[in-house]
Amino acid sequence: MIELSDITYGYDGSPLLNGISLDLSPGSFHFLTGPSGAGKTTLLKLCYLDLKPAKGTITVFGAPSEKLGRDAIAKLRRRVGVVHQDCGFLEHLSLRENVAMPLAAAGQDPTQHDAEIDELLAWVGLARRADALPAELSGGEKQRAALARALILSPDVVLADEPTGNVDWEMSLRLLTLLVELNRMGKAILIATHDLNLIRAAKAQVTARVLRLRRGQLDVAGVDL
Ligand SMILES: Nc1ncnc2c1ncn2[C@@H]1O[C@H](COP(=O)(O)OP(=O)(O)OP(=O)(O)O)[C@@H](O)[C@H]1O
Repeated sequence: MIELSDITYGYDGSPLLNGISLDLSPGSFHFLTGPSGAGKTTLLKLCYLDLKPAKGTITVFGAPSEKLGRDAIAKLRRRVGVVHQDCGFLEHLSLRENVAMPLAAAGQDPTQHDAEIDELLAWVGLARRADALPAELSGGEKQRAALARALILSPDVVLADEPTGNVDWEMSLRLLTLLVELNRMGKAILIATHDLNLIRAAKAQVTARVLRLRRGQLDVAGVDL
């Protein structure tokens, strides 16, 4: 679904990622680890075509990125759900309205999707918080809301950047359960995380590949992590 082939990228000309290849096939489950600043968020941004590689090819749902114009990229991005590190909510909108945002951005009328929004909020355990503002949500509620928003367009791929960054262990496991459930539906999952316990917990439930980004290179991490 998303394939990176020999990608090189750097900000302001200084090299950050060097010859990265990665294949997010249907039903795959990947973890991306690595030291702070190694380029995990940058790699995620390349996966959803928010950044263009300096070298190499990114193929998204069969389409090589260098041949895609802005409209085509916007269309393909709807098939990729992204859970951003900071959640990225609009603070003046309710949880329900934030979750509905991608619908409007995709040219759909959110009022026609009330049932789907309700179903998603119930699935992440936030049915009763639908009218709350982001500032009124706990860290774990925010993360689950961000997951709901990433799923509203029924994406084939879910990219999550530190989805358990600010939550306790119980909530981390709850989020993991949701992501594993999505994976069992056939969605490709990529999670950037520092949380090795989360990776261990996931490996007890799914076949997950653990990749480590270091000094611009991507390697398969050892079994001991
Ligand atoms: N827009 C930008 N312009 C210039 N440099 C940037 C930009 N975004 C990130 N960087 C730099 O690129 C490097 C990699 O950043 P990135 O956020 O991808 O790392 P990361 O592995 O996700 O880090 P963390 O684990 O701390 O979230 C860092 O040194 C960062 O300062």
